[in-house]
Amino acid sequence: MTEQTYKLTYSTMFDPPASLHERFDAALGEARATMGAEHAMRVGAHAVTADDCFELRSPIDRELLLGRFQNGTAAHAGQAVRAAREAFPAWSHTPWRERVAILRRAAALIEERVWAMSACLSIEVGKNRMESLGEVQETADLIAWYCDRMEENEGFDRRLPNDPLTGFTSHNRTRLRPYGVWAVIAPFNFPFALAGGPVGAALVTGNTAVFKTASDTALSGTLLMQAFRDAGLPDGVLNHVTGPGSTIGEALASHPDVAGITFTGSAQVGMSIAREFAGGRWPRPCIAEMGGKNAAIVSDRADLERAAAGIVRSAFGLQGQKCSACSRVYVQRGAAAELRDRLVALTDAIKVGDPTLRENWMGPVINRSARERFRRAVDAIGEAGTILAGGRLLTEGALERGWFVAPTVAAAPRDHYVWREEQFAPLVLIDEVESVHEAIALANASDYGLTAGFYGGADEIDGFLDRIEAGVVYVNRPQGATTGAWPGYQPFGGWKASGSTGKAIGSFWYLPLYMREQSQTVVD
Ligand SMILES: NC(=O)c1ccc[n+]([C@@H]2O[C@H](COP(=O)([O-])OP(=O)(O)OC[C@H]3O[C@@H](n4cnc5c(N)ncnc54)[C@H](O)[C@@H]3O)[C@@H](O)[C@H]2O)c1
Ligand SMILES: N[C@@H](CCC=O)C(=O)O
Repeated sequence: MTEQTYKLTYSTMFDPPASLHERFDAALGEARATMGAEHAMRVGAHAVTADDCFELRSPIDRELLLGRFQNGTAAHAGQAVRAAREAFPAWSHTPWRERVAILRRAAALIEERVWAMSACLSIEVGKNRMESLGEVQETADLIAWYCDRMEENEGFDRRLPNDPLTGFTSHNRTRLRPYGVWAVIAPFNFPFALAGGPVGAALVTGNTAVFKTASDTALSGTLLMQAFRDAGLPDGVLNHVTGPGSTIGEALASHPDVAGITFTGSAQVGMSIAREFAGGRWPRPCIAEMGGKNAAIVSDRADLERAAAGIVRSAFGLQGQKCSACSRVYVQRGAAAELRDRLVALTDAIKVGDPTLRENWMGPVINRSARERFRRAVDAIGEAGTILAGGRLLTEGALERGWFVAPTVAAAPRDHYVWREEQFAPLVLIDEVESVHEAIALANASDYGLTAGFYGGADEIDGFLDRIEAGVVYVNRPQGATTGAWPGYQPFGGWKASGSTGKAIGSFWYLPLYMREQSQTVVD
C-alpha cells in the first residue's frame, strides 16, 4: 500500500514507513472537509430517505458533525428485502466468474480508497491511524480471500462419477447454491471489515443482500456501500438501510423473506436472532459472530516482556472495544509481581487523546453509554477490588469534548461480574493462579470462547492448545495476546457464546455457510 516491501497487517502495524503517516495526514484534512452532509439509504436503484434523520458526531469531539443519516423504519427494511428478492434470480444465475470479477473490483476500489476511508473511520470510531488503515485493508483482503476460495473450488460445482449402472447413464453432480436474500448486520467497532467481509461472501456466492450498519458508524457503512456500487453491482443486489437496531435491525432480522443472516455484535442480540432463525417454519442459516471475554495465561516460565507487551496491546487496542480484546489475565504466582509491575508501567505510559494524531495510541470509547459502562465497572471494582492503573474518566482540556477514559488494570474477586461480562472497555483484570492447569480451567469457565493467549515454556504449549476452549489462540505473541487476526494468516471465529457456526471468517470453510447443497442426478 505504500513502500513496496511493507505489507500492512495487524501484526506489522507497529513500525510503518514514514510515508504512510504523510499520506494519512493528507487524507485526514480531505476527510474533514467532506463531513456534515446528509446521506440516503439505497434500495434497488434508488436513494431513499426516511421521515427523519439522526445526527452522527465524532466520539473524539462531540462538536464535530460527521453527517445526517436516515432513521429507517420497518417499512424500509421491507422495501430493501423486496428489492433484494427481485434481484436474486438474475444475480444467482450470473456466472460465478463474473460475480468474482465484480467483487474483485470492489476489493480493488476499497484498497484504492484506503486513505480516505481510514481517515473517516478514525474520526468516526476513534481508532488510531494504524488500526484504521489496517481495518480498511483487511476489508479488501477479506473480499479478495473469498474470491480466491470461489476460484479454488471452481464455483463449488463438482462432477461425481456416474452410477454403476448397466443400460443407463446417470450424470451426477453436486453444487452449492445460494439461499436467496441475505441480511448483514454489522457492529460499530469494525464497520468496514465486518460489513464488507460478509457482504462480499454473500454476494460472491450468489445471494443478494440487505446491509444494516451500526448507527454509530453510519458514515463508514455509506462509504463502503459506495465502493460496492462503484464496482458495478446491478441494482438491487446490495441494498443499504440505516436506523436503530431495535427497529429496522429487528425488522430485517425477523423478515420472513430473509433466507439467511450474518450478524456480528453482542451475544445478547446475536442469541435472540439465532433463536428466531431456528424457530420458523424451517431453520434458516444464521452466522452470529458474538462477544468475548478473552483470557491471557502467563506461566512462571513466560518471557514477561513479551507477555506484558502482548497483553497491553490486546487489552487497550481500540480502547478494549474488540471482540478479541484481552480482558482477563491469569498469571502463575511466581511471575505475578513482575508481570503486574510491567503491565502497570506500560499502561501508565499509553498516550490517550485524539487518535487521528500520530502520537496518540488510544482514543475515546464510542459513546456516552460505553463510557458509563466503564465508569460503573471501575466504581464497582473500587469497592470490591483494587485498581492498579487508570480507573477514571479523562476530561482534561480537549478530552472533555469526547468520550475518553483511562486504560485500566485491576484486580477483583473471582465471583465479581466484571470477570464474567464483556465490558467492551479498556479494562483488564489480573489474577494469580497456582498452575497453568488451573488457569486454563478458569479461562474456560466462561460462556464465551473467542480468543485466548498463552505465554510459557515450549513443553507447556501443546497442553494449552489442546485444552483451551477458544476459536483463535496465540502463543508467546508480543504483537497481541488475543487480538490481531488477519485474513489468510489467522481465520477468526468463536466457540460457545462467541459464534454460532464453529467456522471462522477468512477461513477455507466460510463460503459454504452461505450456500446449500444440491445433489443432481440426471439419467440419459
Ligand atoms: N465475534 C466477532 O467477530 C465480533 C466482531 C466484532 C464485534 N463483536 C461483538 O459486537 C459487540 C459490539 O458491537 P455493538 O455494540 O455494535 O453490538 P450490538 O449487538 O449492540 O449491535 C450490533 C448490530 O446489531 C444491531 N442491532 C441491535 N439490536 C438489534 C436487534 N434487536 N435486532 C437486530 N439488530 C440489532 C445494531 O444496530 C448493530 O448494527 C461486542 O459484543 C463485540 O464482542 C463480535
Ligand atoms: N479481527 C479482530 C477483532 C474483530 C472483533 O472485534 C482481531 O483479530 O483482533
